[in-house]
Amino acid sequence: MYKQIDCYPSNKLFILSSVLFIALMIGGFTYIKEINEIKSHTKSSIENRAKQLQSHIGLLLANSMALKKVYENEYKHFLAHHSDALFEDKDFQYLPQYNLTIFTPKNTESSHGTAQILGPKATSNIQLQVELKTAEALTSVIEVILNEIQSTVAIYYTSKQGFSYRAPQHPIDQFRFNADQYNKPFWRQSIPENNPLNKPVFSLIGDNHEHHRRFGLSNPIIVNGQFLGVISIEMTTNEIDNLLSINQDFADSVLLDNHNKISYSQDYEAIGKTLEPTNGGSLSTWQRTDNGWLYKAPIIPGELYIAHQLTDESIMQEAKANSLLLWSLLMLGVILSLLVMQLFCTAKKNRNLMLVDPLTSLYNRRGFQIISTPIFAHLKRHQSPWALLLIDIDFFKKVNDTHGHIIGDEVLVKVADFIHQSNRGESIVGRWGGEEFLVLLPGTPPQEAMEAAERIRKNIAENLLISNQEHVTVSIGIAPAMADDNFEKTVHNADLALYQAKHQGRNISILYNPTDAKAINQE
Ligand SMILES: Nc1nc2c(ncn2[C@@H]2O[C@H](COP(=O)(O)OP(=O)(O)OP(=O)(O)O)[C@@H](O)[C@H]2O)c(=O)[nH]1
Repeated sequence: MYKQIDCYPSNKLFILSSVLFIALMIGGFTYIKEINEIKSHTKSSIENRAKQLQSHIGLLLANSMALKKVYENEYKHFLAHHSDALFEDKDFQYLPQYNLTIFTPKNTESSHGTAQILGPKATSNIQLQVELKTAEALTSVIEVILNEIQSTVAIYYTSKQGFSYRAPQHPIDQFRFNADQYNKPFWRQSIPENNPLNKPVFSLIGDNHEHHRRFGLSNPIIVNGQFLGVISIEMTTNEIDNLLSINQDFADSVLLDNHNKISYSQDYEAIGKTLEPTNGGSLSTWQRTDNGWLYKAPIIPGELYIAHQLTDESIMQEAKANSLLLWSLLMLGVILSLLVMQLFCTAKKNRNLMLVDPLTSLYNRRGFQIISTPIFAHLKRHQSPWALLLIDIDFFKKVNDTHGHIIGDEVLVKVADFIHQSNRGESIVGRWGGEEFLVLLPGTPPQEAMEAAERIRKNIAENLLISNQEHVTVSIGIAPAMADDNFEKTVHNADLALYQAKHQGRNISILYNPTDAKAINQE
């Protein structure tokens, strides 16, 4: 039988694509699992930090409310009980270079605060004096708060009347009050036009320079329906920054107001921007945004939230990094499978090369014998007859001599093809020598073997031409055999018949006949 060297390409492709598919599926699942885990870790971290912020900010809020209450009560008291100016001229010092009046009450023991008033001294402004008196009266409460909350830098009252009272005292080179304060977020967000419910406001105080960053809680003061000013607690951002950081791989969390506006972020550019989920969004679930996911947890419900945004890019990077080991192992698995398959294929090819003639792709002598061994066992069991055809190209030397070895090789390949095409499926075809081919016809009686030989011979004689003009012919020796007959002996018989065929003029099939063979042997 004609034998193609083959490594089962479809099988190999199937195995390879299956391994790749499984690797991709596992990799894909791990990747999705990693993304969910990142979201779940981030969520519990946010919930956790929301609680810590709740207690941190809750304390601030309680103190701010207490200050506001004290202020409002004291203000009412001083407003009702003053008869004249509450301070004397000597309590005020006008600094013309800054156009500021400094107020540091000398008589009050507890005072650690200082007021800065826009413009020249203001002893004649009773409203301002009442507010100054009230602010000054806050100093002892302020001291308690400053001691209680370590991160507090200062507490101050900013009046609509154009002054600020601040405790503890800050030298004028550290803090200089000016009209710009009324443009700062803490003021703009606190005034009734922008804050009709008079809620405490969380905002950024100070400027954008890193070492001046301050986080503030401001509370508007309203007495008898009249807005007087704002009391602010100003603190360092360290504590809040720590609570807003997850880890360096992800952006930090931010504080949002109830309109999803960023009221505090370590990224100052982001303050005032809106973080809106694309589909409305609710609390305690991850919401889709334009470029990632947003999780929001309440610190003060209805007022202040902690929110965290995971960009698709950061999740992908982290998930990739986390599933890298698994991916590497999977890829290693794929590469190993490829190598094993390659080795298997190479071994198979090598084995084939040992059994197959590289020129004609027919079995060589060794291959023919190995492949036919089980067939002979089968023939023996079934007591079937069989036959050998020994086919030899006529005058092949002349072909080589006339046309060269390359054409000679092509003729060999074509003869092999013709023999293969003319045979039934169960027959075995091999290249027995230089220009000799052997065909095993299992279960074939002599007459049928003769017919098979003639089919081959005629097919070649009629159809195989060199350069479209010179016919190639073959001579065939046919050796019939019984089930138990010896292979080598039968090959020998076929050889004798072939010799006879050559003797009789070539392009002929001769069935082995012991008598004729004897005669030839005696010649
Ligand atoms: N091109 C080519 N020639 C081969 C190959 N193997 C053997 N031969 C040639 O086959 C020729 C066989 O020649 P001979 O044994 O004299 O037989 P012949 O010329 O075919 O004459 P008859 O068999 O008597 O008809 C030799 O010239 C070998 O060199 C091969 O693989 N390729």
